[in-house]
Amino acid sequence: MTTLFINIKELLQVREQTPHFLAGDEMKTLPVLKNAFLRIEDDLIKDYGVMEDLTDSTADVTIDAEGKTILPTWIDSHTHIVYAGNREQEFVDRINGLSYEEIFNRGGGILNSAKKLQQISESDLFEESKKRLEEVMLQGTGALEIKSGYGLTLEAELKMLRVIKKLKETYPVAIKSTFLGAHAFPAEYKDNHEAYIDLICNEMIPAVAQENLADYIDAFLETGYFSVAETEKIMQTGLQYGLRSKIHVNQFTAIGGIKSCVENNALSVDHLEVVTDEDIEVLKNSKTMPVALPTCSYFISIPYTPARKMLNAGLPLALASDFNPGTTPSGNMNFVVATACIKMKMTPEEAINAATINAAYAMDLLESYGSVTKGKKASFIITQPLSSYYQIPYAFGSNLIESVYLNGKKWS
Ligand SMILES: N=CN[C@@H](CCC(=O)O)C(=O)O
Ligand SMILES: [Zn+2]
Repeated sequence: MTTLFINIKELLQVREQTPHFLAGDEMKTLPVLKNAFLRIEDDLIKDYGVMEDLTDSTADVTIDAEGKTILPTWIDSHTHIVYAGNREQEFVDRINGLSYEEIFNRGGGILNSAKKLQQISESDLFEESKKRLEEVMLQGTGALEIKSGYGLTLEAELKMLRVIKKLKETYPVAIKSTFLGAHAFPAEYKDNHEAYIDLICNEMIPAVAQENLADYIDAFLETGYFSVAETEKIMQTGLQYGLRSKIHVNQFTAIGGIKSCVENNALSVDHLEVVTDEDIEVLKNSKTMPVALPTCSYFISIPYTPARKMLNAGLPLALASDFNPGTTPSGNMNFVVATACIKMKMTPEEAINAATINAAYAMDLLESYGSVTKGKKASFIITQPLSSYYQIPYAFGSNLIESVYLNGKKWS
């Protein structure tokens, strides 16, 4: 089945060849075709060009996109959308003056979510999680990574990962799964970290690999959570089982974690609200993608990733939502892109590149997602009529999406 979209006001992120990823000044350019057409066949992009070059207008269906913008769906390379219940009480506690750290030290935070997750059935967890997935699909997300990490026991971690697998089998989005057993130390291991690291490395990772439930491995490398040495052990054990790492690091403190992640060939380092000059140096010329999560900074009022400093130093940057019950109860990538522009001073071009091309790199999906390229998946957003794509971050509170196509089919 062939569908032809004609008279597209702006067709964004059009690339004959996909770059490896975009870094520094390369991120300033967003290739745009004005007054364009786009032809898709089944689930793939077949052709595109400017209207005056459209010689063959045969198609099973033709859709007039006059005044509208078409862009690839967002790629959200860092989420925790599989969780139970919510943490709205902690939200109010923070308004009343408690910090994220104080809430965690009182047994809240990740351990609060773990308690709820351990109690919920797998089918109820699927039902709760699928609502969030359907919501972000309507908001234009066409591929996402989902982490475990609220189980913190072998059984509960496997429950989360099986739910992720079922979501993957049920919906027309690309999903990558990450094992995050090292999200926090359960209370019973508070004074015996070594035993929990052993449990992760000797029992959890082998069991996850045995059922083929994860693509990547993660840890919360942070003061008060997992040390550099503990995270290294987890990254290295993961590699033995074919799991490359994507690590939570430098959210609150810089303790040498980024260097260790780069040395252990991490695919991405995520959060980076605190970034030192040394961190920037080690990321230069590495294959590790830095990932910023600006709506986490927004929600819990912590510094934003210093994007300008990083881009000016020639680094690449990806953007993701971090959708989770504690620090970012939203997976709206339109708002992520807007927040990156408004608060991190990224230009619209840089932010869109960061949420498409570079985000696809951060979850090994560049071959099939992230740009309008022949042979890639026909997953894209059609906007309402816009004066220009600048509206996407500018009108940050408006829903500008008219429809979303996922793998060649109209989803909404
Ligand atoms: N910082 C670590 N993990 C999650 C949030 C965990 C939570 O509070 O539930 C994050 O990326 O922000
Ligand atoms: Zn996270």
